[in-house]
Amino acid sequence: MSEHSDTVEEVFETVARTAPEIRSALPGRRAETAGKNPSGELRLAADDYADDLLEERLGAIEGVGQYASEETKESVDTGEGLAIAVDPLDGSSNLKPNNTMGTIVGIYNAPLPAAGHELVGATYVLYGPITTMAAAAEGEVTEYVVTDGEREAVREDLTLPEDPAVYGFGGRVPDWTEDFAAYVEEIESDESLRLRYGGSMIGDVNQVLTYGGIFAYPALESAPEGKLRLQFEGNPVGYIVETAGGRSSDGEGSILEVDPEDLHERVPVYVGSTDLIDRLEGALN
Ligand SMILES: O=P(O)(O)OC[C@H]1O[C@](O)(COP(=O)(O)O)[C@@H](O)[C@@H]1O
Ligand SMILES: [Mg+2]
Ligand SMILES: [Mg+2]
Repeated sequence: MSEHSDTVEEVFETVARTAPEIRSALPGRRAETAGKNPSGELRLAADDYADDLLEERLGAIEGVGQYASEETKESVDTGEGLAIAVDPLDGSSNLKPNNTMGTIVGIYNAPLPAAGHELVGATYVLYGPITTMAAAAEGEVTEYVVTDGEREAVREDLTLPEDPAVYGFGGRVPDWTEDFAAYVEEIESDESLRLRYGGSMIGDVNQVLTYGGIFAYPALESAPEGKLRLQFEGNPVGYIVETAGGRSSDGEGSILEVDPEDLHERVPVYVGSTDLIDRLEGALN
């Protein structure tokens, strides 16, 4: 048990309690709102709703001192304690076609923007056929089914399976770098691996956590930093996958070692089974 265990647990409890309200608010909030988020992307009413709810609930926790979200430019001071970075709705473009989406929460023991090795906990909710939650803290990943805001642990000390089975890569194929495209060809020729790409990071990462494999939103020719945000997506997911015995990379080394300058900076994201990430880094360098 660390000195932050109680606060981390309370964050997980609060996220689970809030998940059903986010999910039940989705049907009426598929429209785009005015304005764009700090990354220049269109915001849905559902993004704003989830962000407001999570800021209010997580910011009110004793022991939480800072709240930041991918939807708002500046972080909010909420007293003393841990810093929370949130992607309130991940995969919002999947709302229209009714595909999976998620909520991502990173809990840092340092002021934001912070490096991923400052994380003391991270979780994501997956709004799939079932609402589930993967939560990492104290060196362990637990998967919960969330029913009426209550968590029920269904997989404890979750680790990636020995033999990888799935892969999913974002970005437009013509925009991939030559080295990454060569790596993808190698992966595609491996008969033990199946393509699983759903356009929602959490849906795709949960496939990797379940079956083993690799998810990437790579560095692109047009965007060398890729698309995903370090604080709100790369770090929390990298922490969860590394805690489950896998690896994360920004193409050179663990995402958790990236020293951030800006709260909304992007990072190439490669996460999954250790061997596949090791081989990826070999291919890119
Ligand atoms: O549409 P693309 O370029 O494949 O990008 C998909 C990626 O964008 C995202 O939707 C970005 O996340 P947000 O929806 O939170 O902005 C990821 O979930 C997903 O991996
Ligand atoms: Mg996202
Ligand atoms: Mg989002």
